[in-house]
Amino acid sequence: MDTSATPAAPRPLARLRGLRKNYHLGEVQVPALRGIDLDITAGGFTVIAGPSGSGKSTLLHVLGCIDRPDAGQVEIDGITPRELNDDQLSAFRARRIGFVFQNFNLLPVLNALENVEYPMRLLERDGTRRRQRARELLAAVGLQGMETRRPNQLSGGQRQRVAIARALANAPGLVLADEPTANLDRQTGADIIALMRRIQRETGASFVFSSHDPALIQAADVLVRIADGQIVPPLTPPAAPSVPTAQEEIRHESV
Ligand SMILES: Nc1ncnc2c1ncn2[C@@H]1O[C@H](COP(=O)(O)OP(=O)(O)OP(=O)(O)O)[C@@H](O)[C@H]1O
Repeated sequence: MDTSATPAAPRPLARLRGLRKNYHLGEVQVPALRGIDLDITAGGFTVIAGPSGSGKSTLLHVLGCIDRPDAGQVEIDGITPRELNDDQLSAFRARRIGFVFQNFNLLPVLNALENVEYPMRLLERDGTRRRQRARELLAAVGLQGMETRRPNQLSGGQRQRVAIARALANAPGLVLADEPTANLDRQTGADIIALMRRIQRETGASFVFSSHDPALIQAADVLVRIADGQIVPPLTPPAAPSVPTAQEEIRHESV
């Protein structure tokens, strides 16, 4: 008798189940997430696309443990953030998750090197090692020689590069970016996408973006469409298209 077990499917890096989230505007409830089930594969480049107000940022904030859902479960790397106290949650976030924000969110009084070093303060006591890693990260994003510049002495694309280096500071397994190209011109946005693609391949981290930038959507391994706080199932491709549509050119599509 064959007693060998069927090999289990690889566990996703993150599992989101039944996520619901409402905001409250006085008496009015604004539903932002209305039952999201989503697996984030380890090592992929996932883009969450959808119109303005569809819930992309809320979903990223819940996935990144910046915000808690009203209902549903989040599991990241086998950890259930809901079960952690505030200190444990801060440490978990610092170690496992890097964030890149649309508006860069750099600290204006710190220079580029200090901004990248900042998230390491919680986890790495040795200042020399911190500075060395920050220098290496800035070089990796093409900012060698700009270590002492403050954010207001850098262009938008350079600020976003500092933000990417900062997100990678603690070598997280999950990097989240909320519309990272939204405030950049087309060429700078394309450079930033290429940079993040390269870093994703080199580090093996899972990158998850929210965006409605077609260039970023084209770069996705996995495209998740969201509308009105719900995942939109993928379209069934037509039988024999004469011209490929943008939808079909996406290599894999989730859910
Ligand atoms: N702090 C808030 N208070 C009240 N309503 C909010 C708040 N944040 C978001 N919302 C609402 O929740 C819904 C989802 O918003 P969310 O920002 O997640 O969407 P989004 O897809 O990221 O939009 P955008 O692309 O414009 O950033 C929208 O209806 C929005 O108006």
